Amino acid sequence: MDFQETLELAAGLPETLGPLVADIDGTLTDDQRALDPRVLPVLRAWPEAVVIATGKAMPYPVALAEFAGLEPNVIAENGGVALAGYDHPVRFTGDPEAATAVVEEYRDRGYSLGWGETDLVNRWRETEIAVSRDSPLDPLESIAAEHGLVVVDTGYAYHVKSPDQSKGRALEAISDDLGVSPEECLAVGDSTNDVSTFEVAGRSVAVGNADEDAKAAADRVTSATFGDGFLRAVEWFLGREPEA
Ligand SMILES: O=C(O)COP(=O)(O)O
Ligand SMILES: [Mg+2]
Repeated sequence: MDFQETLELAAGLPETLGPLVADIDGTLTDDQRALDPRVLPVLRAWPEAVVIATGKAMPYPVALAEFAGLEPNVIAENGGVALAGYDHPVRFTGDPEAATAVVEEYRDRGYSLGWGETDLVNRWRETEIAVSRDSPLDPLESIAAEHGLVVVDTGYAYHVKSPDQSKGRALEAISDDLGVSPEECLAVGDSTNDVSTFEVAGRSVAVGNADEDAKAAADRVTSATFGDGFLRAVEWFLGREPEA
């Protein structure tokens, strides 16, 4: 889909499509993790609430929302942190002390989080910790289990988090603040951390690059990948059959 077609798609969105819940990495990005600029006109023109739901720390989706011209409706840290707009509190779930203890023990055993000298991945995290996929997974999982936590592999990082922390639960938690019900929502994602969103949203699409968990949980899988897949998902929400 070229940029002109994206503008046409944005201009043709009906008023009553439903709120949108969009993942960032792998869904609004290209294969280099850069934001696909073609998604911006569609996000900005979306007629109802747009929720950016990510495993990243809160400043990332807040900045994305604001630079896209949207209110900051965000789910960050795989549901550990959630906010609906400017007039509601930030809601937290998770066990940050346990996540910190896991990291300390992981480091004591000689492993590193793998993000280099200046770790911007965890700098603003409040409920979970993310570890590079270049670092060893097995010891991370066993230490996490000792502390009652789980490790989720999004394809972009290992996230050490509480088992009851998920994007889907966070969506339920802020739905009153948003003034929407999760069943009205249209969700797009690419990874196992989007499965909980797909379970509570009314309709869900996994983009073509999605992992097997996300594909299995979604109502629909696009053959297009990354930002292209997101745009095709929007077409499907509009009732079009864009692809075979
Ligand atoms: O932070 C990650 O590992 C993945 O982020 P995402 O949920 O926006 O895809
Ligand atoms: Mg993703």
